[in-house]
Amino acid sequence: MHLAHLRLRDFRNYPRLDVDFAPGFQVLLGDNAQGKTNILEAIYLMATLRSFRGVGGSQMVRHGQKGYFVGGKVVGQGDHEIKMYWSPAERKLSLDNQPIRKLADYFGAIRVVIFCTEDLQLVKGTSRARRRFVDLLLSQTHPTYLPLLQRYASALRSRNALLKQRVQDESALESFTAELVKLGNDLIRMRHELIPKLSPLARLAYRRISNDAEELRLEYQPSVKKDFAVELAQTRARERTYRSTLIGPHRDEVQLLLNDRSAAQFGSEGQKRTLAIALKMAQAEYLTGLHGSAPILLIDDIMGELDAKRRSGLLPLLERAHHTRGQVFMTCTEENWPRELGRDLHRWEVRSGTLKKSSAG
Ligand SMILES: Nc1ncnc2c1ncn2[C@@H]1O[C@H](COP(=O)(O)OP(=O)(O)OP(=O)(O)O)[C@@H](O)[C@H]1O
Repeated sequence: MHLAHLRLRDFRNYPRLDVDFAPGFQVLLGDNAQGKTNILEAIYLMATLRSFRGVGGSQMVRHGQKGYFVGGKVVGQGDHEIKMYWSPAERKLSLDNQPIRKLADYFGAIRVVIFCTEDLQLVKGTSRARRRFVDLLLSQTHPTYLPLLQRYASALRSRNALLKQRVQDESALESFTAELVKLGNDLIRMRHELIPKLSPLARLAYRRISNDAEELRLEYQPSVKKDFAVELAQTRARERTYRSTLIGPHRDEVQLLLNDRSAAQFGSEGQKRTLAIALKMAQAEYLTGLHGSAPILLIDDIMGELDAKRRSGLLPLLERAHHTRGQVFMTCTEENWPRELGRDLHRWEVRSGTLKKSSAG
């Protein structure tokens, strides 16, 4: 799978951009604050409908403009044309010129994995960061997952709103409880299935890039132990005190363990960094195994941060993406781009919101 064309209008510091990309390595070179990461953000946005920087739409609209447009042509098992427009008043998303009504029809048109400094939050951050990681991966692989998650979130919001009322409407509460349990059980089941498949891939990736012999393991710790309906009923007294739903998939945890000890609590800074990259490598491997083609890899600024061992551990993944006619976008400054990747790459010069093929490529 590769992105053959990218079109931006009033996105971040790009007034307009139309650029064709070949498969293979795309190295985006430029000084700080020129717009390298903004390109990765636009590609990630097409794939996930979110910014990996965790910001909303308005921040991505070029200063002083009404809305942004991001579009692209993806060449994979089938060719796809994606168009998205966002303004505070209007959102449009189309795939092959058909407006998207159900997100399940959209996800999978373009699959990406991003490697960025924010990944460290997967290890250091709260359980929410890890749930998001798992949710994204399940959305990328199961068309039904995201709509299910959205319905669960909506049932949860309604239920919490009811719990906050002074006089509680018991029959409404009962119907949202039933809805929550039904949807929640499906989410739990899908998460249960995923983690044992992901864990060995992450262990292997960790081994490849780490200097130590620690064993990485991922363990799914659902907040519901056995029976969601029964356990939810058991929390009713506490729910009255806290006025919110205290158990369910929204409280799940994915423990990251090094030699059976919590990496967040006992891992060194270096181990945490390695672990974050290993999780992303596992995501890429999982997607490749399932779909038979590599996702587009977006690598933001991390190559310069890695020592030689970890860089060389990551290289096979990049090379495989390259050889299977996948695509890698990598942002670098002139000083830190990974020359060991060889001559077979496309160099782009990024300068204040413009992209130019570099002749030295
Ligand atoms: N909404 C916006 N409208 C216009 N310009 C913006 C907007 N948001 C960010 N920018 C500009 O985009 C530039 C930052 O781009 P980007 O984050 O892609 O930098 P970069 O080239 O990756 O740099 P670094 O190497 O420092 O990460 C800055 O000049 C910033 O002012």
